[in-house]
Amino acid sequence: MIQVTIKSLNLSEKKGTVKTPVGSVEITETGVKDDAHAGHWHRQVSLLGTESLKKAEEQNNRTFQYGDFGENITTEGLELYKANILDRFQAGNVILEVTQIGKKCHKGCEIMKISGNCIMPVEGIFCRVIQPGELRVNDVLQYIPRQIKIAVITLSDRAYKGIYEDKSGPYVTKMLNDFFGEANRPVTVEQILIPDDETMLENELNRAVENEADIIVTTGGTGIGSRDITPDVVKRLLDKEIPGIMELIRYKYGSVKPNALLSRSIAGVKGKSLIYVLPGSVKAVNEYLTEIIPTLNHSIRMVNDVDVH
Ligand SMILES: Nc1ncnc2c1ncn2[C@@H]1O[C@H](COP(=O)(O)OP(=O)(O)OP(=O)(O)O)[C@@H](O)[C@H]1O
Ligand SMILES: Nc1nc2c(c(=O)[nH]1)N[C@H]1C(S)=C(S)[C@@H](COP(=O)(O)O)O[C@H]1N2
Repeated sequence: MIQVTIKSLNLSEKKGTVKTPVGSVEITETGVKDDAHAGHWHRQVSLLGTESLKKAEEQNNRTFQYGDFGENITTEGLELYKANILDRFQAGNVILEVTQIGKKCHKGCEIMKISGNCIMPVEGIFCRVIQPGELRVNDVLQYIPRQIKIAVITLSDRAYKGIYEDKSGPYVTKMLNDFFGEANRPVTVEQILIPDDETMLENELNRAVENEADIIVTTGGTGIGSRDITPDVVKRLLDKEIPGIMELIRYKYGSVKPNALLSRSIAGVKGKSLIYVLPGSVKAVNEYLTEIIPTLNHSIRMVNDVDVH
């Protein structure tokens, strides 16, 4: 477990100014008590590492004090900007969740005038408060990377009976592992093979949603055969549909191969789980995920109410 030491806690009455170090702070539901940046928004608490401070000192050829870049918490032990959205930091009761890495800087800021080259827009990170409490200088924050939970459900009567090997489920797993692996995001994948059976699918979907899966991908059973029931079962469960993704895919691939238009694939959201219903063949899985993957990070943020554009 990576541990991050709090070197300084800083607050200011106004925005756009340096923050003044204090020995301890109360973290409330809206941020640092008495700090100008507290409020009902997503950048309630800002963190900057001494690792970044040192970089700024080298770049500007001068020294800086804790709080000079307007950060609420100055830390040591982790290059914070390498964290991912939804990662958490915990010390005692206090839990902070990362909502933004870096920031667009506005011109004419006092900090920029004082510092010259401000490191906050690039290496500062911003959090919302998940659980309030007190923080003191020298407290240790545990860094808790957010696991992305994935459930992959293959529906295939024939693969289930062992007539052929399920290649599509493992292919979904591979593509998602590759994608999140490149971004250094830890993932857990549960892969299940069931026949084209409504009750079994319903049970597996409910289990995955209860288990707070971030992403549920099904493969198989999207066609118009009598045993193809996947979209019908998923549709009943969804809180919200996301029609655009599958419409684009049908249009894009169906205009070249008309049979691709026969898939009734759907996508949507149940709770905080994103659900994607894909056709059965490996080729289709590849085509569908190629289009879906570029939307995943933003979708995960949106369902977790980190709607930052
Ligand atoms: N899980 C799987 N692993 C490997 N190949 C599969 C799998 N499911 C289907 N296929 C292959 O994909 C092709 C299409 O199969 P089929 O029409 O039975 O799929 P399906 O389950 O009905 O999916 P859909 O109707 O959603 O496209 C077939 O060649 C089949 O062998
Ligand atoms: N909690 C919190 N602290 C913060 C910020 C923020 O958005 N939230 N912005 C930082 C940046 S990049 C600067 S320049 C200053 C002032 O930012 P602002 O004028 O956008 O509030 O506060 C810093 N501290």
